[in-house]
Amino acid sequence: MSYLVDIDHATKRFLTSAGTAHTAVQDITLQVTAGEFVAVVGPTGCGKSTTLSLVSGLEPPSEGSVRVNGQPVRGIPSGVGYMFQADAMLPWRTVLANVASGPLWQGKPKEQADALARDWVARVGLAGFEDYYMHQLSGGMRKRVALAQTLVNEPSILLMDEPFSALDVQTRALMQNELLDLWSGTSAAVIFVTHDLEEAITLADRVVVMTASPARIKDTFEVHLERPRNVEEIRMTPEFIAIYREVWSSLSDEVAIARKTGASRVA
Ligand SMILES: Nc1ncnc2c1ncn2[C@@H]1O[C@H](COP(=O)(O)OP(=O)(O)OP(=O)(O)O)[C@@H](O)[C@H]1O
Repeated sequence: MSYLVDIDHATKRFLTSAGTAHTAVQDITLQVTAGEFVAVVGPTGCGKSTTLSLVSGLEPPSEGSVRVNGQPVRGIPSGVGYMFQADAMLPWRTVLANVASGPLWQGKPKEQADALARDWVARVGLAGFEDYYMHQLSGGMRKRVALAQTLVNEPSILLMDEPFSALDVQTRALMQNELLDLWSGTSAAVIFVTHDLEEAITLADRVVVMTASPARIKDTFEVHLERPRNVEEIRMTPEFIAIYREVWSSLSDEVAIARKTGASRVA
């Protein structure tokens, strides 16, 4: 089996301001294949984002290894796309120019980059808004631009760190449906970090539960809900509720530990 992402017994320690070592991620082994959607949940501050940073090359592991596309990660690997909670668009550029910036940076001629961007702007439902600036868009529309900006580069691995957490409930559901729809037309592997267990189960093929800090993998649950999924409808099915109960029974212990040790945000 060839893995697009292969995290093998990876540990990450950071140096604290007091000069001591803080273990953020401990002995994590996680493999993801093409076309697989993996959600990672865990209590706040446990080390979920750090795990993504190991894959994106932003942080090297202190121990163990991380491979992307079979190659050890050194620097930022090609074929990896990111989407974070905060948008990465430039406010002085139009929607089209923001989406075209990736292909341009990859060396595509301007005409081709613009054509690709126009296509993706339409695919995310923003045809007609190509010349708008970010301040002229709603939060949901900005997320659509962010999706187009990421997917226009045709990443084989998509790293998503709470990308929809700032959105209201309805817009979030819209964007989740949009993501599933766009992703289903690709063979990209997705690692999606979220605090929202409902979101994790709705989207993923596999939900990975992390322990309270330092993050270790506690449990992994397969989600055998049929695709295509409608995120609002699927949540009311008995199958969804059953798996939610199962995952929550694992996650809730870790949330309790994290709360005891001072974290106030809930998973
Ligand atoms: N560059 C860094 N230098 C020092 N410590 C760091 C660094 N990055 C993360 N940490 C620490 O590692 C731990 C895990 O942080 P991380 O952001 O991975 O958690 P998280 O689970 O993503 O948090 P949240 O759920 O709140 O988004 C935290 O204690 C954090 O302070």
